[in-house]
Amino acid sequence: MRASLIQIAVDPDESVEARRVRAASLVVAQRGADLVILPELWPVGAFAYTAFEAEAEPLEGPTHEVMAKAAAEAGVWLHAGSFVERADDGTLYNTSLVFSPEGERVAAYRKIHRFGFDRGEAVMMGAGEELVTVALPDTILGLATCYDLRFPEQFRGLVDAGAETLVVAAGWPERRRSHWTLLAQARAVENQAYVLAVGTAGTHGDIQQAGHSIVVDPWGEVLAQAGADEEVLTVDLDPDKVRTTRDQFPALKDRRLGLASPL
Ligand SMILES: O=C(O)CCC(=O)C(=O)O
Repeated sequence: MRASLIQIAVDPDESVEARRVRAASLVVAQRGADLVILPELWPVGAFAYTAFEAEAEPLEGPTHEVMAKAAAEAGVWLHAGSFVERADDGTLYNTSLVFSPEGERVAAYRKIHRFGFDRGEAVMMGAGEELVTVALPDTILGLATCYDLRFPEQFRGLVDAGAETLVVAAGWPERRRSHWTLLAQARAVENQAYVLAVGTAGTHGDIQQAGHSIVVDPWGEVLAQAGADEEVLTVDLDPDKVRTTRDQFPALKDRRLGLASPL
């Protein structure tokens, strides 16, 4: 299974419309891959809080339209990263979309853990309430967004729901790049799952982005890692490796659920 992670640069000098067109052409250029993934809030920028209201879109708005077409044109499963969704009741969400190779939306995931403590996304957006998995022909994806990476119980919940490949769409700051790499490997090791974590390049909202998108196998080995700039990271995965790792080192079976805190 070939996965391409598009670490797109988010630069305030480029309009959202221009970036949508560019992101779509980057997706189409990945024809031949099985799965293509974009990062968190790439249309507006994860830290461009002041633009969230103005750039919010309905679920089936411009980002949905452009990405559905790009998935169909490329003939790939597309995790289209996330955008600022305005729900019917006016609440904003950090929402990721997944499309089939025919361009049908098969999933929408609203970020569960909002970042910013007492500012930014944490106060401007609503929190997602549902774990989301997506069955592909060769693997089951479990979806997460950026700050979610710090919450292992979300990933355990996804694994309990069948996830074998954990996808993290992010806009992670350079300042905490060491956490990004460490946590991506930790989530892979503890869940015996692939982790495909894609961030953005560039600087937005005055926050320099880490880039360094990363692919980790179910044994915790880093299969590939990007640099800081815009880049497409393409990796071949063996979906059977999740099953063999879990069979040969069956640590997940030794959980003491009665003692651990519930989800
Ligand atoms: O947890 C972190 O250090 C970064 C999280 C973040 O930037 C986000 O969720 O947007």
